Amino acid sequence: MGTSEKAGAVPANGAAPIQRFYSDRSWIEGAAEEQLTFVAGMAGVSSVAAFPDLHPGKYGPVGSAILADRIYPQLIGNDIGCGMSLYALDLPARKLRLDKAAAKLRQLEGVWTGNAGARLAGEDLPTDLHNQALGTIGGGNHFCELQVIDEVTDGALLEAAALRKGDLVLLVHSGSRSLGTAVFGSVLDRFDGLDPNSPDGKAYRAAHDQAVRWAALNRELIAERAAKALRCDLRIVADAPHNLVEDHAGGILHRKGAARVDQALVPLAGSRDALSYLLAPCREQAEALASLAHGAGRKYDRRSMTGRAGGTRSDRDSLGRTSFGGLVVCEDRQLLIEEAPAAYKDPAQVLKDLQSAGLAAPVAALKPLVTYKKAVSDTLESARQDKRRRLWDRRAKR
Ligand SMILES: Nc1nc2c(ncn2[C@@H]2O[C@H](COP(=O)(O)O)[C@@H](O)[C@H]2O)c(=O)[nH]1
Ligand SMILES: [Mn+2]
Repeated sequence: MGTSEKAGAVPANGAAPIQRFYSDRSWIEGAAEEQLTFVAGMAGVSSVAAFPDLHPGKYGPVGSAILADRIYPQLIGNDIGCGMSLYALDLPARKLRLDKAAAKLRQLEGVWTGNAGARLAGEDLPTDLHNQALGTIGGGNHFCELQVIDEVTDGALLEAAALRKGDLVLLVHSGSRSLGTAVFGSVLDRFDGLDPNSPDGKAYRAAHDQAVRWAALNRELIAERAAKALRCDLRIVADAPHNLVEDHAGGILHRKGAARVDQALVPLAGSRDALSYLLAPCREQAEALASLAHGAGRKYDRRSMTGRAGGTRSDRDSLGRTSFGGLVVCEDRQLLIEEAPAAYKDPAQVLKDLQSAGLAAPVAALKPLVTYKKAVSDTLESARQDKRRRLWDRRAKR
């Protein structure tokens, strides 16, 4: 693993070598392998690393890191700067009532009303940069999850992070929202890539880097909103972006769903009904391009989840609960189905593969207690807005 265990690690056709850090036990779709081969053959690509969460993406394989001599904006797509942040909460687990916590986390719904200008300025960002979306999670598989530290594998490392079994933590997965979409929109057709030293390359990179900082601030604000709702303090443990370009020895590194490993602990997300993990990255291996898997990775795409989940009444009823006894805050039935736990691979297998490849060691398992997804569906929200408008009109006519 991590070398040429699978055919094609060093292709004969001049394409870049692909280092695969997964075993036969990982569920890897043929389409993802095809995308890997395609990406390795792209002009200027010199190295590709693929992790066990690998699955097909819109423009390339998610769960991979790609080194090239130019910037390929398509490999990053809309959600520039997307990542996972883990926060420790000073909330005693014994006092937690899940139903109450779920109700409080609903406060993440709607816009954030804090001082956006001041927070943006603090990150050296323009004070009006997409501030309407700041502090919001967004749709898809973005989430804010209250978790409890379950099984501990490396007590010393956990203690070094001032954490212990039974502590409550918050895992936040979000990115740059409408800002990333706008930045990507300006380079949509640049399939040949951008010379990093050209005016277009520099302009993309400047806007991209702003989106990366915006996304990190966004995760921080989401965590602050959640902690305020839960009436507790919070402390950052780790922030690992997984969707961005950055300078790397030998070129431009594209993280396409590949976590950065420049800190002691890195979160690996599971699903709303599976354990997530806290990992300790091992000594860096050059072929892994300073990256790790960022999650379990999709097993089934969104469209094919209709029919696989929520088919029966009891199945639909169970979408809001987990086998751990946890709760899911999300009124968007379709999103609940598309993001059902069955849509994802087994995070424990992802962890095993990373361990056998010598890339990371487990520190602790994190059990989901309350998962907040985009709470209100767009249709539900617009129906509510219509109702409010009608009430307003009626009152105005009186
Ligand atoms: N703990 C949770 N993990 C989740 C949930 N929904 C998805 N996921 C995991 O996150 C990654 C994110 O993938 P990305 O490619 O969109 O960045 C995904 O692979 C899943 O493993 C959840 O509700 N809770
Ligand atoms: Mn992401």
